[in-house]
Amino acid sequence: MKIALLGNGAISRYVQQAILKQGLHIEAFLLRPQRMDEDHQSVASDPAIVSSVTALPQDITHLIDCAGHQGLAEHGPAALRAGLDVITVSIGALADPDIYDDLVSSATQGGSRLHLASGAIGALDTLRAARSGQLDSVRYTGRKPPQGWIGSPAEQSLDLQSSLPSAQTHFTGPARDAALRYPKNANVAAAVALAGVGFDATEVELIADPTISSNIHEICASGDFGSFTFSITGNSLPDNPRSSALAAMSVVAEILAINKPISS
Ligand SMILES: NC(=O)C1=CN([C@@H]2O[C@H](COP(=O)(O)OP(=O)(O)OC[C@H]3O[C@@H](n4cnc5c(N)ncnc54)[C@H](O)[C@@H]3O)[C@@H](O)[C@H]2O)C=CC1
Ligand SMILES: O=C([O-])CC(=O)C(=O)O
Repeated sequence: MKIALLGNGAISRYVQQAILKQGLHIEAFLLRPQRMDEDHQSVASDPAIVSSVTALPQDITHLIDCAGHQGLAEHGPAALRAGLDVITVSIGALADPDIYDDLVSSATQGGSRLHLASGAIGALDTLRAARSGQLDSVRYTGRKPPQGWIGSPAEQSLDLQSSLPSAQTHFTGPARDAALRYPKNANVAAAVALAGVGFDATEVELIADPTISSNIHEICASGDFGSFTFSITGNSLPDNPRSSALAAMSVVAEILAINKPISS
């Protein structure tokens, strides 16, 4: 297994530390050309620094996307067509039908696979099993402290810099709209949608809550299987209050799962 990392932000840096501790090496970084100077600091020893899939060392087998929607859309298809397996945390990018189709056809062409890390949420296995029966409704609520929504469309309706008097909903609608409008904040909505009833039937509510200091994600689902409610209170990464540590941990788990003879 020869690993290249796409992006060198908060999730990528967590992943680097964790997989190096497991004895795995990072052979290369795929970075934006304009960020290669400032982004190249890493804990990996002497990795190749490139800005396109074609410039990656020939023996790379896996591209790990920790860069967000644009990075996946830009480099995911080329990597898959070249036969690299891709692990991504940028699940919301798949809400765009053109990107989705491009990823599917590229993987088919390259004989490769796109692996979706579970991200900041759990219970996706429950949804996947439940949808083989009739899954009637899936509702996802994402709640973060106000600073976790900075840089998102929440800024258009809420003053996130001053103290909000109470929890404020700034989005309700289908998962597709949430994922496309909040590329840095609603990847969980997309993961829930893909595991369950799809982008258009999954109902989403996004809330800025001044009374909390963690990222709280909740799924309520019902169907032939019965019903369940899943809630997680996730610590954010020290480098980025928008992103939960579990999202980075889920990328590490996907990487470590690749070489295991038994998948659990
Ligand atoms: N599935 C999930 O539960 C979660 C998914 N995410 C996704 O992960 C992404 C990354 O999160 P963080 O590391 O916290 O963000 P960050 O902002 O700390 O890091 C992003 C990194 O990606 C790089 N980048 C951006 N566009 C790029 C491109 N086109 N090509 C190459 N590199 C590019 C940036 O320069 C930066 O190094 C988020 O934008 C979000 O879409 C984040 C949290 C949870
Ligand atoms: O990290 C989180 O808590 C969730 C997140 O940003 C996303 O869904 O994109």
